[in-house]
Amino acid sequence: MAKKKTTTKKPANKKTPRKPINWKLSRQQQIILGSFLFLLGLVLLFAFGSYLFTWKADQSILDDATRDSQAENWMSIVGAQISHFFVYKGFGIAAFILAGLTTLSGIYFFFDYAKKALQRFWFWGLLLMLWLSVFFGFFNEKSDIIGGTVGYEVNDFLQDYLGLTGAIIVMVFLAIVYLVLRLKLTPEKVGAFFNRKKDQLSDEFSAEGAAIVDNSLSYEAEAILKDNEAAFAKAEKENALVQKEGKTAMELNVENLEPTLTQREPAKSFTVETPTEETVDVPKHDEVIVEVEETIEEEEVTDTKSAKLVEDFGEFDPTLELAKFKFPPIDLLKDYTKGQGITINQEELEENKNRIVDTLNNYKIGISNIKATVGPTVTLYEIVPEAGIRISKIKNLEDDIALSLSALGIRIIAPIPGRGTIGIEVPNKNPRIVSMRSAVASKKFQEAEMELPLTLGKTISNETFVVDLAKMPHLLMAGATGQGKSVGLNAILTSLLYKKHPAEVKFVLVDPKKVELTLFNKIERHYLAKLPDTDEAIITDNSKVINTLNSLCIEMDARYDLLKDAMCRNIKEYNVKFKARKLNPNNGHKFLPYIVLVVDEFADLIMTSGKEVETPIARLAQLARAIGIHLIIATQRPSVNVITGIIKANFPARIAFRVTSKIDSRTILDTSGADQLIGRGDMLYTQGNDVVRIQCAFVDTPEVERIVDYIGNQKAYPDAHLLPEYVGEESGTSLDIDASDRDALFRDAAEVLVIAQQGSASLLQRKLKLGYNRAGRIIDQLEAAGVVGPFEGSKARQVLVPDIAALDQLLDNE
Ligand SMILES: Nc1ncnc2c1ncn2[C@@H]1O[C@H](COP(=O)(O)OP(=O)(O)OP(=O)(O)O)[C@@H](O)[C@H]1O
Repeated sequence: MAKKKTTTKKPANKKTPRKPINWKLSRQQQIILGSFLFLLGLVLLFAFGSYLFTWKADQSILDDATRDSQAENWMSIVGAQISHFFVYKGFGIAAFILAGLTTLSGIYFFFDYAKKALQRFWFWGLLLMLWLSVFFGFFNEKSDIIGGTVGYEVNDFLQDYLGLTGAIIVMVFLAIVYLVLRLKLTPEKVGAFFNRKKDQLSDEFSAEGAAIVDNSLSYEAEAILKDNEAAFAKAEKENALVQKEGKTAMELNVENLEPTLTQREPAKSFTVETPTEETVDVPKHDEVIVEVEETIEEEEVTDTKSAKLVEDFGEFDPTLELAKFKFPPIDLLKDYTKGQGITINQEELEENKNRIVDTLNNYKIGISNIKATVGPTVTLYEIVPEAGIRISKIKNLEDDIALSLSALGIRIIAPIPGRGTIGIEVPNKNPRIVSMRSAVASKKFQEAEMELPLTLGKTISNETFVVDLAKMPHLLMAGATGQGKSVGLNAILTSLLYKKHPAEVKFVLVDPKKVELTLFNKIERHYLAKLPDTDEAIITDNSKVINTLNSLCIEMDARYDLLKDAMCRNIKEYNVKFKARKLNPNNGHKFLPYIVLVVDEFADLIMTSGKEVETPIARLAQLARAIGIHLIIATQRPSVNVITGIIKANFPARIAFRVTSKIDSRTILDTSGADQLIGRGDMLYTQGNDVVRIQCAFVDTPEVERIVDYIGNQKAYPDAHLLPEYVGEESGTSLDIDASDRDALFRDAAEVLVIAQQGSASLLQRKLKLGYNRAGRIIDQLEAAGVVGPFEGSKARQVLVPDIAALDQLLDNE
């Protein structure tokens, strides 16, 4: 059935441009080849067989045989020569295996048996032939027809290097390998075989005993038989006598009848007993030979097409187009710590500890134990309070403790989840920079088996913090200006550049500030995605963001269709299937790279475009995780009208740099704490439950520049990854307005805008004292007339006419 499937798929296969050559033989070809091989095998058998007796006689014709030469071999001159080659010069009598294998191949092809078994026969057969040849060669002084030249020479070679014993050991070892691998012999099986034999022997013993009893019975039976035979003979005689006298049986008198009946009685009882004699003849177990038919392994056809493609071309490699792509070396990053680890300032530790203990004592809070963990920017003091102290009491003293420690950025974690202690984080006097170099070089990051690994920095216990963006699945970043957001974004992008090939991930970068991400323009044709017909991949214009977001929504829907068609639940499964060539590119399937959308200054975007941006962002955030589109959104202002409920609900992973108020901290993290950070990359990370304090890895602009230069100078794709086209709603709507339908104030309005050189509806509202709707309508009419340019989002429209004279000319020429 499975075979049928493959044949029905064939027409679709025809379309593929690189169709692999079909080596499969037709049935006729198989029969012809089968017959040929079978007969060739027979020829070899006859030739080899007769060669054993005629080889000496045929010696003379081996070198210079002519047509007139007389050969003794059954297959004449050719037979003698072939046999000489395979038997004498080759493998000795083991060459018969070759003839056998050829015959067998003929049978396999003729009857179209599965060729896998045949392959095995050949493989093991040839090995056996070699082994036997060497084995026979072992007993020969010089090469002859028993071991052949190969056997003799190999033996000679083995003995020269290993000596006689060594050669024997090698041969024995090879024999064991053969027995174990080919015949699947194991000591257990051999043991079981002997046990069976033992059982059979004991069975036979008891069976013999039974036979003696049977025999005695049969003697009895024989005695009865003899009696009966005599009785029969007598009765027959009498019958014959009766017939001779011309009487029928009916006419027999009672006198004659009676003895006949009494005579027949024993004969009847005899026939009843005969079966006992038959049971004696039933063959015993070991006399019955069970003929075990060799099972032919069926060829597996389930994975035919894809397996064959993989066999022929290997797995699909998405990186093949840029196969020579080199990942940036780690030296491009600067080591800010110069290899030094964290230095512990004992004095500072002692001082802080004393202050904490004193402060708490002032409020009558006793401490039973205190432990310090020194991190790059903060030190965590873990306190075990004395029994009976309420945690809330300590929490309420946060500000007082901060005051007495006279330090900014004290954060109290009461209790530390999972530890049963209270944590007080105190900033170090000399914070250390965590360089991106150390984070990237860490084993944890280098060996991370993640889809989109990000290294964000180091935790308070100095461990490199690595997370998978694909699992987040979207990230929200907030922080007041100058607290390290841009550095954080660069660290994220750098992480991906160090781990992912351009074929595997694409970035869509939105940078309203126009300066933060421009560096990445250099890797446009490697890593960036853009809309068709746009010049720059990095989006700095808010109106284009809407198109890009909607285009990503289209991409998302298209990817869902592909996943549905491929019966995969997520992009990972899909790509695995595609790599295994189980998905046909002719049906639109392709390797799907991850797409990471990075939006800097999200607040700015929401302010200018509001719902138009929020809706596609929310859609993507809700649905895009399975199809490999991940969002990273950064904002300075984490107010509730920017991070709305719907956005928050879909961004479980959040990073908070220092914010200015507790409210902002709550908006972003749902808890306070971000307001107490010390800035400069000090951040809190949460993925729904725990909040982790991390010192963000620092990567400076020159470092990023070096990395993008390194990548940008390598061979690239012809263009950036193209997103699906999205046609905006505004385009072309007003262009079909009829000139006769123009507003009465059309010309006045045109003059106002041309004089002001600003295509804004609100200007018209003010100057001409119009309502919003009428001003909007007039603007549409002006656009249709070519006075102003198209809608540009938050910006005023461009005025296309430079002065009043040009305007007059334009309108008069209509
Ligand atoms: N991880 C860090 N380690 C050390 N210093 C840092 C770190 N992150 C940021 N800084 C310092 O803070 C400065 C400001 O950082 P960054 O430009 O990232 O702030 P920002 O939040 O993006 O500001 P804005 O919102 O105004 O762009 C940097 O120039 C750097 O000196």
